[in-house]
Amino acid sequence: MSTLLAFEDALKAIEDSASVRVSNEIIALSNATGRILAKDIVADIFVPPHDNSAMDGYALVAKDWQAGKSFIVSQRIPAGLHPEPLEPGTCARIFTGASIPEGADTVVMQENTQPVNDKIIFNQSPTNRDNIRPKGQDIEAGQTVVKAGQKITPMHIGLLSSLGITEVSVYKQLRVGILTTGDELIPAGQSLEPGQIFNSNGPMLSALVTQAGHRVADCLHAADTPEDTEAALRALMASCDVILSSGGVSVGEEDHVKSVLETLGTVHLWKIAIKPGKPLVHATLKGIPFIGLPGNPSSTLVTYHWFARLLLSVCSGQVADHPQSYLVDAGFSRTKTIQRDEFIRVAIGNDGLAYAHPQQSSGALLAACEGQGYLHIKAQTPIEYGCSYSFYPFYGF
Ligand SMILES: Nc1nc2c(c(=O)[nH]1)N[C@H]1C(S)=C(S)[C@@H](COP(=O)(O)OP(=O)(O)OC[C@H]3O[C@@H](n4cnc5c(N)ncnc54)[C@H](O)[C@@H]3O)O[C@H]1N2
Ligand code: MOO
Repeated sequence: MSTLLAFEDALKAIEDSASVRVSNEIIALSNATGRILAKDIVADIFVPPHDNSAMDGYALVAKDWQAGKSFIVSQRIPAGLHPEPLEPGTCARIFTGASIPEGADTVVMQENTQPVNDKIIFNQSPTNRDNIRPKGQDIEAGQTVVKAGQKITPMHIGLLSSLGITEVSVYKQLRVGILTTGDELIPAGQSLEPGQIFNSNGPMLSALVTQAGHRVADCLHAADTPEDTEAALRALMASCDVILSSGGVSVGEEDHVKSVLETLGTVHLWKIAIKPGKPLVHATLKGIPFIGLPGNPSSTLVTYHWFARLLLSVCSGQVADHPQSYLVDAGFSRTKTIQRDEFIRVAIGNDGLAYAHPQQSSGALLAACEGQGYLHIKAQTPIEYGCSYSFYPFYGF
């Protein structure tokens, strides 16, 4: 057990080893959701470009107000119109989003006014700058609004559109190769013979990689032989920026991934003090980053979420993307401790407590589908009912 690398040390080693593996391209902003920005975006205009009204009402000079005094309406300013300067002693009819006329310093919403003949009386003394959204309230010209390495969200699409931007420089999508290993595996759609199981890690990894915004360049399967494993890895090395595999990384004589990696490249780390997912292997194959995920489906999921996802994000140009956690109280207890950090698949009950799925086997995937996230229990830590532990929701991965 002492030869296992600590969870945080493994995370840091993998993050530190990674660098951007893709070049840039310019694409339409409308197609950029989920892509990684390659260059900082600096605003060249103010948003909003002018002081403008937050209400439908009247613009005036606050200090002109007197109880009962009526004001001539000297102009009408709908949004989109460039107004004349305010005539002294008058008010201007104004609408939400319309530019404040030069000279006016406040807007009174129409509900607080009274029309008298063709004039307007303001019920209360207005306050200077009330209901005025100042020029540059959202963004100032010269401000860096989005930094390189940011994954573009629909909110960024809106923000960049408010600057008039139609194209962005992004990193090309990372081409990810996926290798599954195991003689017992057949693809879904075929009939199972005794001893066989369906390959679930291949489709799951493809879905995880795609969900993260990368491109699955190739998905291969190798039998449990060194020759087949090496041939598949060589094929993926020819067409991919990063390679992930599942299975064949443990110690049995049917596990060939690690020994093949040693002939094709350099193994950096093997075996981490986590449960599930202990025998993860990290290597570089002629400059291509590689992570071998353990084959048990929940081990594949957990190690993808924590390690492969981080590696892929850095290689794709994204700033290292660590999942968010918050503290949640356990709805169960366990006195037995283990010497590995554990990622228990839990559901959050209506009482707000985290409940462990009863089936935590690394071979079982239902717990992840029926749960909402991981409770991270550090090595040698008992679980006490009502005590707080870090909870990582699946949606954060
Ligand atoms: N003597 C020891 N045996 C094992 C150890 C150990 O320390 N000493 N570690 C165990 C742990 S922990 C894990 S995790 C597994 C990891 O093994 P491998 O990565 O070598 O994976 P395989 O042996 O190839 O497969 C494990 C398990 O997962 C199933 N599997 C594999 N690939 C897929 C797939 N694509 N789709 C669905 N299921 C898959 C496979 O059939 C096995 O049941 O090693 C333990 N053993
Ligand atoms: O690491 Mo294994 O995933 O404990 O079964």
